[in-house]
Amino acid sequence: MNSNQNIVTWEDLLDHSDEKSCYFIIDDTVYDVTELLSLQSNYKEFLLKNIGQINREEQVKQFNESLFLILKQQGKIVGNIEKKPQSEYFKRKVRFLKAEYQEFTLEEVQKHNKMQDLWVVLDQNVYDLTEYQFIHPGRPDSIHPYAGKDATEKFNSINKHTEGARKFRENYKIGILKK
Ligand code: HEM
Repeated sequence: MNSNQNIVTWEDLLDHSDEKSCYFIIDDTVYDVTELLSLQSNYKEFLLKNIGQINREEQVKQFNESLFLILKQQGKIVGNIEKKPQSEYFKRKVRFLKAEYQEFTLEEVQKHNKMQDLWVVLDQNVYDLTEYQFIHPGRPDSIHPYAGKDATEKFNSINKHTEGARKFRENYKIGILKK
């Protein structure tokens, strides 16, 4: 192993999860694949699709043996990924970055109707506001009555929900409402 013992945290990884700067994990080794992304566009989709997670050697080999060899032999190693599990915040951010959303039925959303587990529907999308409720500038109790419900009408009726607030809410999107 020529790893330099540098520990990369999941939080660090968030700053290196797009084409401008991209880290990719194989087993516990973190590679900087930014250059590879720009040089080898045929690997781009695979690399970006698998950011923010631990990829196993076998998976990468299976996708493309030469990509695996390039990384193993010439890859720029940044360090090792920390051993801690990913935070909910991290998982949400990565889903957002990958625009990877699950579909949920309204019945499923309705189960998440507690302060400790609080989802809402806004404009046909599903948001996990469990953490956000406590930093919501409009106070947590404005959100509580809508836990597990479609809050679109109320949300849209509030003038203070500006374009900025609408953009910001995307950080909490976890899925799309199943029709
Ligand atoms: C991620 C989603 C959300 C974001 C980013 C967001 C953001 C904001 C912001 C920026 C304000 C303005 C605070 C101020 O300037 O005083 C606000 C106020 C408010 N929000 Fe939200 N909000 C979200 C979800 C919700 C939901 C789901 C509800 C309830 C259905 C809600 C109800 C309110 C209320 C009642 C106010 C107070 C309005 C007032 O002070 O007159 N918000 N929210």
